[in-house]
Amino acid sequence: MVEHSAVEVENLYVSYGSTPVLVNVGLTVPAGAGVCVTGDNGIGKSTLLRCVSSLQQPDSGAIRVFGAEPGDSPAFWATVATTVEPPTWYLGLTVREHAELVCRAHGQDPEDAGIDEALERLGLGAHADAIPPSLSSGQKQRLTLALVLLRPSSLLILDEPEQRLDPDGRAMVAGMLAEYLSTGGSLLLASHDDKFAVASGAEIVTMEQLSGGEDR
Ligand SMILES: Nc1ncnc2c1ncn2[C@@H]1O[C@H](COP(=O)(O)OP(=O)(O)OP(=O)(O)O)[C@@H](O)[C@H]1O
Repeated sequence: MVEHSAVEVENLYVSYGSTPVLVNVGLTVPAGAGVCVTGDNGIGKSTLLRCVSSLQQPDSGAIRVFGAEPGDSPAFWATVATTVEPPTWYLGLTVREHAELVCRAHGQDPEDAGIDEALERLGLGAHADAIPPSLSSGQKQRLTLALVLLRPSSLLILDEPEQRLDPDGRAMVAGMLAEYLSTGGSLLLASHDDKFAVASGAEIVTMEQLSGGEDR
């Protein structure tokens, strides 16, 4: 049986209007490994993650996620969990009800999935009955991460997961990502925090290293 990489990107090009952003970009995330893409603001990290998540069409190039083209199919979304697109909060549903909803939608019993432990661990235990719009920005980020970590997945694609988290929150989330890797998950991150990336167990690569120049 062929072992596919979690992510394989080759010769990827993306322009916005006449401005090239991704030029001949290549990237491999081996199955069961973590890769963190770093680089200056505006260099194209989110654009790359959006393409791998199937949320944006590149101008050209090849992308494979576990050997298949990313696409808006139930099979793809059963495999991939991402925070590249910010979540929508359901009006009137509490933090806990959001977690229950996500678990049930993925065929999990919320108790078996450990929602209480996850909310507690992410510092949301005391806010389980709050509605998400009433949370602070850091607490919303914690809930966003709780929801992608609670559901089953084989690949996490996270755009700056450390954003808005305090130091303890960063250390705790990095630990949860390292656990995700240790249980066989694969991880693709964009981050500005090298320490966080290393603590998550991800290998750091710069956008410059991924860009192969102009030979289209
Ligand atoms: N929808 C869009 N339309 C036009 N230009 C865009 C669009 N999205 C991104 N860009 C531009 O593409 C470039 C790359 O943006 P992108 O968000 O991918 O960078 P980034 O590396 O993730 O940045 P940051 O570190 O600030 O999050 C930027 O110059 C940005 O202004």
